[in-house]
Amino acid sequence: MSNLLYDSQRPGSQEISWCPGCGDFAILEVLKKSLENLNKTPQQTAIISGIGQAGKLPHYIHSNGFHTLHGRALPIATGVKGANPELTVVAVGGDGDMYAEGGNHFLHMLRRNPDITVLVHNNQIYGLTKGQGSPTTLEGMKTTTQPRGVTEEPINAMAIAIAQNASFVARSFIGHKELTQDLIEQAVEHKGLAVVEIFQPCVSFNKLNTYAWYKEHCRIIEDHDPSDRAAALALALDTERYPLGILYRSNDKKTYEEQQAAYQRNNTPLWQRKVDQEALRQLLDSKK
Ligand SMILES: Cc1ncc(C[n+]2csc(CCOP(=O)(O)OP(=O)(O)O)c2C)c(N)n1
Repeated sequence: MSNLLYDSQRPGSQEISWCPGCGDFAILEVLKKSLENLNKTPQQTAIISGIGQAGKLPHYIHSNGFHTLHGRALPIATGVKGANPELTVVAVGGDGDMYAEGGNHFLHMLRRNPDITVLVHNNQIYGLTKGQGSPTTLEGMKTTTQPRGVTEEPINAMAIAIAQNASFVARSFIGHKELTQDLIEQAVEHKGLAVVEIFQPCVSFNKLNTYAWYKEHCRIIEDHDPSDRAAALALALDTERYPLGILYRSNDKKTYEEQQAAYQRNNTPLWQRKVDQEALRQLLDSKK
């Protein structure tokens, strides 16, 4: 048992139910360390997820949290940040959660640039529902629902994010814990949307993309200027040896909160506004 603030037992918290060897354990550990290193208290942090194995994470960390519907972490995270901009908001989810069920939200998130961090636990499979092909499953891989092999091309979310001028785009593999921690810390510190895709083996349902496979098929980026969008896109398109590190960063984008502030009549964050109890009661009564 470590002394990490984020480890303390929360009333009603659940036992961890990931498979032994799952990459989610290390992502959880690294996320806790990153937040502590940045001196973010659990009270200052909100972890938002959708559904899936990765989606269970808010139950296992002592902070504010919201386990929402499949694919819906991103709009909820945007709402949480809007209601209380002082919170450090981190959305977590699997590749299915973020790129399939939540794919539409993912695209619009890239345009909006809310000041949140998105961690995509990319195990290239639907884990919770026992091994169906996900948007990132490699072509030809046999799965429980594609017994003759997946026929579609995998989605390249990093390339999409760079093409859409997202403000911080990074990729890691959880086998490189120090790199992952460094990227998460930089992502949380970044002002604007920070997407970190983290390769993580699913030891039960993905027998192709193992720890050894990722070690062989990934490389840590050296000598790359993340403000060079064309170079970033070229890196993202390399699917022979996936580049790990910060692929792209554009610091001059306005955050969603800043864009909205220009149009608001009342810029007091929602959580600080007084609730008119009488008006609320009348509204509720009118619906009876
Ligand atoms: C709208 C909707 N569609 C499908 C499901 C069933 N479902 C729950 S989790 C899941 C897959 C999760 O896979 P992923 O997001 O990659 O996360 P992992 O479990 O691999 O961490 C699916 C298909 C659901 N709950 N809601």
